[in-house]
Amino acid sequence: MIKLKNVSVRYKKGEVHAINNLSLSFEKGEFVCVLGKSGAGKSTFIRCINGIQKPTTGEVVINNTSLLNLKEKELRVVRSNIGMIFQQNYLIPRLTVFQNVITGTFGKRKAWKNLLGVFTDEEKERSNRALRAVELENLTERRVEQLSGGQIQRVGIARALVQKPYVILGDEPVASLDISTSIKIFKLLEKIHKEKQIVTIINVHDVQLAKRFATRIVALKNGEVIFDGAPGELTRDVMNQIYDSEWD
Ligand SMILES: Nc1ncnc2c1ncn2[C@@H]1O[C@H](COP(=O)(O)OP(=O)(O)OP(=O)(O)O)[C@@H](O)[C@H]1O
Repeated sequence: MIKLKNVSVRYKKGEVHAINNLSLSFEKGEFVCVLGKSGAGKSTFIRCINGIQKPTTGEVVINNTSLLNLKEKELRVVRSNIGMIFQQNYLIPRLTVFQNVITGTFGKRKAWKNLLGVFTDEEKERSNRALRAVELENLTERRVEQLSGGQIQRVGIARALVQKPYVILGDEPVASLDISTSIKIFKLLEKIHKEKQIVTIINVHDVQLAKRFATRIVALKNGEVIFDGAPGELTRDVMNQIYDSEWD
């Protein structure tokens, strides 16, 4: 479903090797957590998958479509099927929960319809369904600026769900949340993943969260894969390699 073939990303005219010759495949049914120290290349890796970051060399293939040489318009079509959840979800604070969530339909609509804010009944119902899935149906008219951090992340997830994605990518989606809220968000992502068989790939700092929820863990170090396996295979030795012996 998702293939990275010898993908490398260099920043600053080649000075910074953010990721190095990564070759990985991800299939339907996988819930992948990506671990690694700060600067290991996790965000760059996630951004390559949805085409925000173009590889310096190598190729990303999604559902048999190579992102190489796609025009921006074609890339938008690919991206419209990929739900992104960030630490900052770039929601519009003064708009309501519902108004933010329905923007998840934008990628698959004509630009003029987005400008006019004309939505079909199906799009409205899809947004309401997504809001029920994240248990925000009672807050649909609340402005996003009046929500807690956990509620904001749930709005971000609902907006991603409205896209009817086959992939959900998360770049540190729980980094700013306390542990019990983080667990709730991960439980929600796990439930959605299981119900809809969405390939889910999430960067996370918290190793315990990764071990609890992932079906597969990929660890990066200096832009290279140093572990790729089941959570149960993540031994103390491996952890020490990932985190330079700072793990206890
Ligand atoms: N736009 C950029 N220009 C130059 N260097 C960059 C850029 N973005 C990232 N880097 C560098 O590339 C490397 C990988 O960065 P990346 O953000 O992918 O790591 P990360 O594992 O996500 O880190 P963190 O956990 O701190 O978010 C780092 O050395 C970083 O400083």
